[in-house]
Amino acid sequence: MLKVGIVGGTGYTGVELLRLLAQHPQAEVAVITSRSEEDVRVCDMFPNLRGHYDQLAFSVPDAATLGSCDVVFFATPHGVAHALAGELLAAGTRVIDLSADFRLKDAEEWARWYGQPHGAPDLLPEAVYGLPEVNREQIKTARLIAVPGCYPTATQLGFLPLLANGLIDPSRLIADCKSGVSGAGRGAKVGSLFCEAGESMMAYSVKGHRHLPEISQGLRQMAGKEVNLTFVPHLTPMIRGIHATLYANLLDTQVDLQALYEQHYAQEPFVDVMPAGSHPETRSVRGANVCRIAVHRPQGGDLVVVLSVIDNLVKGASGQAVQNMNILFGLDERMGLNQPGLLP
Ligand SMILES: NC(=O)C1=CN([C@@H]2O[C@H](COP(=O)(O)OP(=O)(O)OC[C@H]3O[C@@H](n4cnc5c(N)ncnc54)[C@H](OP(=O)(O)O)[C@@H]3O)[C@@H](O)[C@H]2O)C=CC1
Ligand SMILES: CC(=O)N[C@@H](CCC(=O)OP(=O)(O)O)C(=O)O
Repeated sequence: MLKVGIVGGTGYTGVELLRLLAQHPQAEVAVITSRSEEDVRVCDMFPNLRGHYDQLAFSVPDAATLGSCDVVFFATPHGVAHALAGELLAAGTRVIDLSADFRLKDAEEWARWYGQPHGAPDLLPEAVYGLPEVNREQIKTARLIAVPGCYPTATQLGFLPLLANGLIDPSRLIADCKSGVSGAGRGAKVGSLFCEAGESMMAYSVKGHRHLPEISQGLRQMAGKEVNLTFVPHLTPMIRGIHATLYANLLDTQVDLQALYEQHYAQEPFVDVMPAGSHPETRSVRGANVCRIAVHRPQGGDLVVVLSVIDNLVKGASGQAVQNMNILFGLDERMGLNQPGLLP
């Protein structure tokens, strides 16, 4: 049984980790931290967890306690894992970070996008980007895993078969992405209020979003060359979900795109290529660790449109984190992650 610690247990990704791990046969949450809810029982704070974790209470983050765990998940704002990861790794604890602290390979680029100096540049060389569909082998032997962001997961999985096979022009890629409001976290913000976001939709960060360098880094690795991506995120009035509509120009218009996607993802337990002509819905992946993808050629010309949907809190965060844990500890990758999506 793996002894698990979670830093940031009162946030949306933290409680999603708790929900998923409650059904995991090989993992037991031993430590869960919160600075604001010390000594409160998890099941008293989150009624959906009543009957689970009845003896588990929040404690303030402490490296010595966390260092007694086999693996610690960071479900915290950027910068927190920088401060603690080194000490935990030295104690022999594996670290799976859901924040962006170790996603970018270049510390200076990270500092530019995140507005603060990188707090642990010495750890960057060993950090593995935890997108199993690309880096499964490296994940198996990692000590420190950077779980991809939500927009980056949907976008990279959508473009992967095309870029890996050199089938699209990498100099003109477009990702038009929509997110549910839980993507902004549980902290109080005016933009997340029901009256602001509940019945409205808006694009944001068109000039540049911090996921742009992360997605570009991943797409560059797939293509083996420079890429040029236009990425426009939108906030939409749903609680969970990412819908990515991806556009690119085909270099080869003879290829059977449906067969390409089906073959590329045939062995992937958490990528579902939909039948030709499909329009995947975010509600079909709600609560599930799945990315559903459909590929279209609208006018039969050289434009390809890929539709990719995930639950931002599951395949876009906590589910993918548990998937990484399973791979890292040699468990069945699907363990604890077999939930279907919720309809309606
Ligand atoms: N929401 C999403 O869809 C996704 C989020 N992520 C990333 O995952 C991370 C967590 O996101 P999310 O769950 O939405 O965030 P929330 O704002 O909902 O929760 C943040 C958690 O971190 C704790 N925390 C805050 N500051 C500190 C600190 N200095 N030290 C220790 N703990 C702290 C908070 O608890 P307390 O204040 O009580 O200590 C809280 O439990 C973020 O980096 C986010 O960008 C990644 C993919 C998707
Ligand atoms: C709707 C919303 O605000 N989304 C967040 C991204 C989601 C997230 O948490 O970002 P990471 O995956 O990098 O951690 C944003 O735009 O900053």
